[in-house]
Amino acid sequence: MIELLTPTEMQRVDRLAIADGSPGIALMERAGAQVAEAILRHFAGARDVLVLCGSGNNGGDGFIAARHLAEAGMHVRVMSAVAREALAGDAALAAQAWSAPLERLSTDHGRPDLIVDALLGAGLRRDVAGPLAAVIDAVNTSGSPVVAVDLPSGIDGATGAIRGCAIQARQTVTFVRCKPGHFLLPGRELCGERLLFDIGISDATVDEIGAGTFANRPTLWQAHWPAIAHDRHKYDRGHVGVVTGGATATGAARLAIRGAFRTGAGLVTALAPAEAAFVLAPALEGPMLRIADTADDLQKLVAERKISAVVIGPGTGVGEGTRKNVLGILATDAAVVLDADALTSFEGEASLLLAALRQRPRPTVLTPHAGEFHRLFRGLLPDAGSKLDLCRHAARQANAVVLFKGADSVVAAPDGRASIADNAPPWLATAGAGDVLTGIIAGLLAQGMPAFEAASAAVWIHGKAAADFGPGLIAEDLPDQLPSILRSFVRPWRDDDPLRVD
Ligand SMILES: NC(=O)C1=CN([C@@H]2O[C@H](COP(=O)(O)OP(=O)(O)OC[C@H]3O[C@@H](n4cnc5c(N)ncnc54)[C@H](O)[C@@H]3O)[C@@H](O)[C@H]2O)[C@@H](O)CC1
Ligand SMILES: [K+]
Repeated sequence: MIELLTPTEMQRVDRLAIADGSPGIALMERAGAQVAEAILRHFAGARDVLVLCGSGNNGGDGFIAARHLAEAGMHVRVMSAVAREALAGDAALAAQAWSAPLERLSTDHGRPDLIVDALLGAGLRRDVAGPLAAVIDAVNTSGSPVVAVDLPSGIDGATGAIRGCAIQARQTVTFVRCKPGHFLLPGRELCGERLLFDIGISDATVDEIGAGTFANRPTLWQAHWPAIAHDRHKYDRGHVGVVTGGATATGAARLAIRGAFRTGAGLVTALAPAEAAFVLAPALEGPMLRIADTADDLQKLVAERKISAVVIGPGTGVGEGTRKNVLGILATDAAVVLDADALTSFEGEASLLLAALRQRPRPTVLTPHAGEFHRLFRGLLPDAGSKLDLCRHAARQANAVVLFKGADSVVAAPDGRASIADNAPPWLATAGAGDVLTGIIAGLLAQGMPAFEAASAAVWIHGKAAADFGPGLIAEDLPDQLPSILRSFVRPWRDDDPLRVD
């Protein structure tokens, strides 16, 4: 259940399910019943419940939930945005089964134990304004916990954006598949806890849509996890090269080196300017050190040392030198991760970088945070668009996998696939964390994992490492969290494994 469906895709799924013989009202009955069940489980102590119903099918779910909650003994009031006669289709059928009076939607809510928000769901088409906005404000200031049906009203299911104003929910109950708006910020924050329920629509029906957006979960990429065969030596486990900064700027590269080494790359080499050698040498134990002062030096080392993945950018400085080194490395056969200064060095000259990327057949991952993303792609992408849309555009333009970092990191591939992560804790936003991330990506690329899967896996692992460590985390802690996480992805030993000793 890792596909994320936009409201438009979800509508197509609903239509397919209805055409396959599941009447819309039956789907709505199940959806409403699931909302009620979630409330009875999580808010069992609630006595007074106010259900706010909009004019569409989201409101229809609300009428059905109201009926179930009343049958379970709760005291339920229902406010409707429109009179019964103005309801149509499945929502009208759902309202018929609610025999108690309908109150007119207002801001006069009192202080119920629980408010059910069934005002707007996947059918949100414009910014919320006027009386409906006043109702949403009143809900948010009421102090009552809110359970949102499908989406918090006012959140755009495709983008996670607040359209005018939006409900802050304690819990959001959604159906079939989550939407990008449940994962992208600020939508994710306004959902509160997210609960996903089946309403009888099969996976085969969802498959027919051919969704291209996925929740970043191990099930998205674990089939591509690098296998560790027991007869392999370190040279088979990939060789990562990390380009370092000068004598006073090697810390970022050292974090990337440790990330790559802990991720399982067999060899890691610091590719450093001569001036940094005496600083770096004592700081490296397993990783090796090679001197590279120019783009030519880098290219030669990549070829001679059979380096399979290169990280460039962390601490390398912004300017002509880094630009030349990046273009030199992009001309090699190594997989490449471009981060930080490697991206900023092309500000205003993105066409140079894009030209090199477009003719490059090897895997490349760009890892900008928001500032780097906008600086690099300024003028090259549509002015408006969600983080997901912009990242997809950028990946197509750059012919590279783009990882748009943040608390809702998006990874997009040139073929249109995208993943959205939701597992990064707030304390992951700490200096150097991004450098470790580049190392993890390179470590996976070096071991042969495809770029989209490697970048998505690295984002998830990075978030999990931070969550496992907890508050107080500094970037230096991240690599040491990796072994316990990676253990779960190593393929199990087989009984006929010749190296098995037990
Ligand atoms: N068969 C189905 O299609 C199913 C739909 N389900 C529910 O149906 C919902 C989608 O239903 P709809 O497509 O009817 O859409 P909604 O009920 O989300 O909203 C549509 C209504 O809201 C109005 N509207 C849109 N934007 C507005 C704004 N900014 N301010 C004021 N009014 C606005 C529209 O004019 C329309 O009347 C889902 O979110 C889900 O809750 C579920 O019952 C499961 C089955
Ligand atoms: K809603």
